[in-house]
Amino acid sequence: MAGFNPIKAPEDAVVNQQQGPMQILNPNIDIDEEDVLYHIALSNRSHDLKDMFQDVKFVCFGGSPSRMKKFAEFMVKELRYKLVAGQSLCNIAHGSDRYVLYKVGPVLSVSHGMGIPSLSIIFHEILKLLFHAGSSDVMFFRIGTSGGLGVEPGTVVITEEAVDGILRPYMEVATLGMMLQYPAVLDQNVLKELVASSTPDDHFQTIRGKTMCTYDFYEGQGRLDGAFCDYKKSDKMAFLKRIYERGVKNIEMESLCFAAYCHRAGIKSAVICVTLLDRLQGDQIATPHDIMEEWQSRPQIIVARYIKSKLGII
Ligand SMILES: O=P(O)(O)O[C@@H]1C[C@H](O)[C@@H](CO)O1
Ligand SMILES: O=c1cc[nH]c(=O)[nH]1
Repeated sequence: MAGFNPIKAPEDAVVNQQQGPMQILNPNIDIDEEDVLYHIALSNRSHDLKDMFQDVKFVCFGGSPSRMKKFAEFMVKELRYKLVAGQSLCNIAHGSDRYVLYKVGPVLSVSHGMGIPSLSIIFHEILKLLFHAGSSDVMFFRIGTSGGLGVEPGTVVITEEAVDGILRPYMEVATLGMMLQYPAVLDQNVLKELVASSTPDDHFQTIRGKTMCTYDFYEGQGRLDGAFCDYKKSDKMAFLKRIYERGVKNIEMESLCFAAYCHRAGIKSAVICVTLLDRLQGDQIATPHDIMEEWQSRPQIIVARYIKSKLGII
């Protein structure tokens, strides 16, 4: 493509993780001033963020509020915490109805909604939250769903590289009238550790691959079943086969921003998504609810295993 100059994510890319308390790259944020984290209804004045969040080491994001509540409940069991009888986990962001936020020891479970704009907002506010809290050595994970390409539905794909809808490995953000590009680099050591943590006893497959991140679920992902469609099935199939041949194993809507922002912030991260269907076979997601629920728990199992290994819990 003329003038196309991709920023290549090296195969051995390792994120230079921030050392010590979380820093943010914005000189306008003054710890002596009030900073309102509007979409999660917290502020560094109204809440003792150090007391509440300083011990956070792992932040797990996913689209749906109920999935992230279930993940928090799962972590209660995995980390062997005990809830007082009759008590349930508290959504710390209950003062806002935009996102949910649960804390289980060193683990935060956060919903991010659908698509890059929604993820971007909560990402900014979680980063500032951790900065005000003085948290250090924090890792981020996205545990999500996706459409697979040539893989059995229910397979877990761990992203080796996130690319946009035209296979570029960076996110473009229109800022002050300019188009800025941020490379979507993921730490390859974390990827390898996560892939290696899958065992033959797992009842599902875990693979690595490129993840395409689009700005739309329907036309952006080449679906034929949206409210609009100006292309033919043969065009869709040619597109999907082309990206499959370039190593794309799944398609979703947040990995590009997630990887780009984590890299920009110096935070080690990984994207782990289950596939809900094989897009080479169709577009509609019609799998029964109970099966879908079980599939959605699979990325959670991989991430919980990783967190437990880092915390020395067997
Ligand atoms: O984390 P989730 O399962 O929400 O991620 C994918 C990408 C979109 O947000 C959404 C589309 O159904 O699912
Ligand atoms: O096909 C799919 C399934 C889940 N999420 C997506 O973005 N696409």
